[in-house]
Amino acid sequence: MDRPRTDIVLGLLREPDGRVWTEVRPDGKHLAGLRAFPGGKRRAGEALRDALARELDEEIGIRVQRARRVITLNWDYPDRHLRLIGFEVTRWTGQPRSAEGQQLAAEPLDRDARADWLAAMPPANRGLVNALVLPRCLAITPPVGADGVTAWQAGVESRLPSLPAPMLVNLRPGDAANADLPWPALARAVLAAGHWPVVNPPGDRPWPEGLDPRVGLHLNHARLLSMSDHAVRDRQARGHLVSAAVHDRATLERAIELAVDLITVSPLRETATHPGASGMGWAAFAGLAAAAPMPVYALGGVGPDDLPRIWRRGGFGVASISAFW
Ligand SMILES: Nc1nc2c([nH]c(=O)n2[C@H]2C[C@H](O)[C@@H](COP(=O)(O)OP(=O)(O)OP(=O)(O)O)O2)c(=O)[nH]1
Repeated sequence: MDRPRTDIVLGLLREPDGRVWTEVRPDGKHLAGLRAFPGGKRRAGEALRDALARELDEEIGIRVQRARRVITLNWDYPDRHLRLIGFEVTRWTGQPRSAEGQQLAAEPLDRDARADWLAAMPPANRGLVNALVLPRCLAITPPVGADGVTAWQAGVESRLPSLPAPMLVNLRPGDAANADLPWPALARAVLAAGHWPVVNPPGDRPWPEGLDPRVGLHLNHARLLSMSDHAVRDRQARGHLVSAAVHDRATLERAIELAVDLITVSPLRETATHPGASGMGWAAFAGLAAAAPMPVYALGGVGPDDLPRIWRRGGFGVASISAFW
């Protein structure tokens, strides 16, 4: 993990209508024929933003005016070790054109187009594509209480319309929920409110079958350890987003092996729902985030006000029960 890496700066150019620009990698280049974001190698001594401006000028003839760093990920190819640094570019001058003969196109990228984008791009780009479509906030439901599943479902459904959309909503009944959960109805309610549902059955119970591909699937600790690579790939191939709960290096390594789409990293601080579990703190969080090739959501005693701090530590978003419920 500490090997020398070549920095690659990438421009994720988003038009006001949501379309994003990509190019086809030219013949003779690494990853020829695959769709990729414009960009290239940072030169020695060059600042990242200067490298981005130079590459986008040379490659597609635009001058960057507004860019925000959205994700940084390490990726190892057999013959090269890269650090891919993705900047979302939302304002530029000049019309993107192919300065080097490569095919260029701007196409819609949203939750529904995500699976087609992933299929057309190198596996390294999964984290970049996800960083362009995922919301920054992830609301986890409180667990099923003593009044049972029906009351829990009613409580969840009544809160959904007032959550600022769009948000990821992790439907987590908790390990005490023994009854069968009404997953399709819950997921439909989340979708209808404009959010992105992620189902999280109790314990090591399997994911429900036959869900709408717009519904994400969560690997809690038990499933992260027991689920096969094949089962995860199969669900991702059907379009489902897969998230995972990471607590340390070992669970991060497993999440990387499974190529999940996002992770929560917890506990950052001690919380009311997990009393006694001491928090890992910001330094440990930053260490895990730096090694993660996917968007990282901080969880445990943090809320939306902590987002700037999370970004400074290499995280992408915030997950919480109490901040949203
Ligand atoms: N431009 C670009 N490169 C990507 C993406 N995803 C990804 O893994 N890469 C890899 C491919 C290359 O190994 C590296 C980009 O380097 P580059 O385009 O400057 O260099 P290259 O190897 O194509 O060309 P050269 O300078 O060696 O002739 O990053 C992506 O979306 N866009």
